[in-house]
Amino acid sequence: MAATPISSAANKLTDQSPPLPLHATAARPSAAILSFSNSSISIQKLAISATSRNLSSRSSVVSVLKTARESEQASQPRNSDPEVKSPKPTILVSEKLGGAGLDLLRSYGDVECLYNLSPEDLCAKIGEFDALIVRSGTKVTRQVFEAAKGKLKVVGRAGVGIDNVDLQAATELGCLVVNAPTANTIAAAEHGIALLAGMARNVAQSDASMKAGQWQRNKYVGVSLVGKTLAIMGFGKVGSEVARRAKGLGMHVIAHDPYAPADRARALGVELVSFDQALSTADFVSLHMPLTPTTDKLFNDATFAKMKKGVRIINVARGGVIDEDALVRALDAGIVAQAALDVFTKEPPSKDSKLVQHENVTVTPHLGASTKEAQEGVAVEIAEAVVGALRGELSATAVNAPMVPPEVLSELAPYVNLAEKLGRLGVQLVAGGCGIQSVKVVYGSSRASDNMDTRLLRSMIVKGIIEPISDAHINLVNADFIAKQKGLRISEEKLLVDSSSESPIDSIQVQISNVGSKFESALLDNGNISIEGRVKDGVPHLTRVGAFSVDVSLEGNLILYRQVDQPGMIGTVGTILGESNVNVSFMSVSRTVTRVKAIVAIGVDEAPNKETLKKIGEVPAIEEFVFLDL
Ligand SMILES: NC(=O)C1=CN([C@@H]2O[C@H](COP(=O)(O)OP(=O)(O)OC[C@H]3O[C@@H](n4cnc5c(N)ncnc54)[C@H](O)[C@@H]3O)[C@@H](O)[C@H]2O)C=CC1
Ligand SMILES: O=C(O)C(=O)COP(=O)(O)O
Repeated sequence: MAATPISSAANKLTDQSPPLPLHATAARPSAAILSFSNSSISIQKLAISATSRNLSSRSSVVSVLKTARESEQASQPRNSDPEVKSPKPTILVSEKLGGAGLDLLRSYGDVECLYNLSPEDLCAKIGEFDALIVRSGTKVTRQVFEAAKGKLKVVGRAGVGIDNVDLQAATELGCLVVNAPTANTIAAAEHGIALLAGMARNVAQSDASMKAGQWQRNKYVGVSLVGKTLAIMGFGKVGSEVARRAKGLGMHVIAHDPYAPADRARALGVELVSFDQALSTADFVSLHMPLTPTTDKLFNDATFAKMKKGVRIINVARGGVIDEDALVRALDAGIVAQAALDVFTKEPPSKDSKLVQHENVTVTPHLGASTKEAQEGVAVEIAEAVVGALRGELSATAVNAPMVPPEVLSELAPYVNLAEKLGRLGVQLVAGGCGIQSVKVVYGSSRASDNMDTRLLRSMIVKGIIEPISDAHINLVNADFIAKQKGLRISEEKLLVDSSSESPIDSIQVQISNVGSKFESALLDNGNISIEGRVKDGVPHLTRVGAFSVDVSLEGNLILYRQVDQPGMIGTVGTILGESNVNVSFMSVSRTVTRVKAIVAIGVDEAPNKETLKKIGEVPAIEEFVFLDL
């Protein structure tokens, strides 16, 4: 059933039920507010309670991710006593973390350390926590994110590899994932070198043999490293540090990494080569790429067959990049002479794993990052990232959200608020029953550079458009995903404007295409609903509705109407509002033709009741009006 908008004078309010923010008729509470395209989730039947709840929770979105304290407050009764502090964020640490990191976490939130939780126990507990901190031993699956029921705001991976976290699920459900990408680099590189040297000289095997009472000097003759070719597969942080150390051992180092900058390789005296070239020339192959769908079992029967007979392999990256059965075959066939492995497809591997038991294989139980120094560093690095995220700051180590440098963020902060308000306002101008499919955003800017990062602002516009009419919680993490899922296309354009302003953005215009409006004056000639805003003294302002200039701050509630331009109108409307004790906070009158037409915007502190809105709609000179909750 379509909503009957209050957009024309002929369409007067008749209903006595309480006012609804989005469509003041309220005669049919289950009526459509807005629907998206066929393929998208229909939101026509959304409960009004969700709608009004979302509209009334006016979060000031200076922080782009809803903070833990904010959401605790939202879910609890308001407390007017300023002495009563909001509860601390709750943080679950599911694997051992360095003390300094724990101290930092405890200074900000309530920390619970629960190690060795089963997947079921983790799902049962997770709904109590705002943040979860894991290492590689905890699988943060879709089930975990779903069990969190929106409470979990951030997952901190105390380390580099995030293959144990379902990033897609995290993104869909708006949960930020951060990692600690730098603090264990050296530890991992040193472990790689330890395995390389230990393997070449049979340290582990001869140690075991001696402890078993033997003295086998002939059996454990090793190979030298100097002059040998080492292929680094994945020339990132760890790979580069392994390369640097291997050069010091006199090895000839080559590397394969499709994304590595050539100058970094050159600076270390490392030659970047193709995958096949690396495999066919290396005496030693050391793996340092992440586990991704592309690298999954990248080292398999076919790739081992391309290697030099007698090659030696080191893996401190991820077990999954090797097809372990194929490696056993290659070891048995003598293609691979030896392997030194810190990581396994399944951790811990089964006790009777042929690979682990193979006499030419040296193993360690995922110890790459396990030095005292690295663990303290990682703990602090992840604690800082998680606390920052819980505070609502953008993280420098976000894995599933754009990293916005602090200086860019501080410049954009006032526009973040404006962008969300324009989205909220725009959606309320859409006529009931219309589906939004396409939104165009035009950023007016005096800066010539065209590399403005608009994702932050775009996300907030999406948040403003979608949140009031759905149960989705939208933040920087999931905005693009949810917009796509709902069939909402957002196009962006930058317009170079002549402005002396120092700020990165002069104005933001939001145009909603191919929909009717409940306030026809908001339509441009091309049929698009159009609203434009600017930031003035740090406060978001609405500066244009359709083709009409207005100037009202975007705070609280707004009544927009088109009237015949005649004397006494301000008094008439003011009296109606005054009679129901509604306080006017500001007013802006924009005349198009004197004594013919004017657009009026009135800001009110309280939401007028339905009766009051009805009276305004019945003023004969008012041709159309709309009440908007910002
Ligand atoms: N065993 C352990 O305890 C530790 C393991 N690691 C693992 O080591 C790996 C690397 O870590 P970082 O160097 O810190 O990461 P990084 O992101 O700095 O480097 C990874 C490099 O792999 C490259 N790469 C991606 N796909 C590739 C492909 N198909 N072929 C070749 N190169 C490819 C990337 O371009 C990047 O340069 C990660 O998987 C990480 O989880 C890291 C620390 C400790
Ligand atoms: O940082 C990484 O990627 C690691 O593999 C280290 O894992 P861990 O934290 O020791 O379980």
